[in-house]
Amino acid sequence: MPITFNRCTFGYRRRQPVLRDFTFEFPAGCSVLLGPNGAGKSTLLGLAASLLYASSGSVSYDRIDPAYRRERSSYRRRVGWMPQSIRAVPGFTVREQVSYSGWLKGLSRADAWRRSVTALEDVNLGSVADRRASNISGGQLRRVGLASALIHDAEVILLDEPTAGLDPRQRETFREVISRVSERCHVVVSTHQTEDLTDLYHSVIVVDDGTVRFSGATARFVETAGSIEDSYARFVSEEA
Ligand SMILES: Nc1ncnc2c1ncn2[C@@H]1O[C@H](COP(=O)(O)OP(=O)(O)OP(=O)(O)O)[C@@H](O)[C@H]1O
Repeated sequence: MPITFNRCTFGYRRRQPVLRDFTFEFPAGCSVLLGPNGAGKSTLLGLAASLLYASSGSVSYDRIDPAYRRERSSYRRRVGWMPQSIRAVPGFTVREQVSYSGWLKGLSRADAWRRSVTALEDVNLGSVADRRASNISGGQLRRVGLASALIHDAEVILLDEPTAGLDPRQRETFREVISRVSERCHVVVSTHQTEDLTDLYHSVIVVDDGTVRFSGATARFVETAGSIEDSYARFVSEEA
């Protein structure tokens, strides 16, 4: 794929840098990004999604650097992002919300409307396309967020804690959708849930304190200490 961080330094206003001279490449395929609270997962995804910009160094995908305004829309078309919290747009149906998000990202109204059908089918929401977005479940609303990230046929999808707060059944549905989506694009998912990593993710990335503590194949990660939890504990200073 991959999205590359080249000697990036980034800090929030008047705060210590979260990343300092950070160099890393997201693995190809379906990866999970683990780390305790405040480790820098959302910041990494925000930089990778071109919502945040490094004060020095660069982030790029296929040599496109979104810090240059003229490259930004092309970058955002190819790299989709789903935020932690998805809100229903008042008065919109599910299809209108997904289509609106495509329009906001530069698709024509007609194209966004047309593509919203496939994007909703991709996330198993075809049957609720005409329902009000405010009348669907929290798990379904997350999938509306994923459909909105997919509407561009992005090559990379970045998902920030997509299953946080969902019940086990909704989590399983979301995992099935991610598994399907990952057959056609690279996926990076940040999560606190360390269970069942092996079925879905080819690679594990562990960050703590703005540093990558581990990046490699899921099987190699698990072998570190024999189980996901123990391996995780080897790489971070505290439990997530
Ligand atoms: N908008 C912000 N303004 C100031 N500091 C921030 C902001 N967002 C995050 N931080 C700080 O940056 C650091 C990294 O936070 P980040 O949200 O990237 O971590 P995280 O691993 O995603 O944590 P969590 O799992 O709790 O979401 C933390 O110290 C956090 O307090």
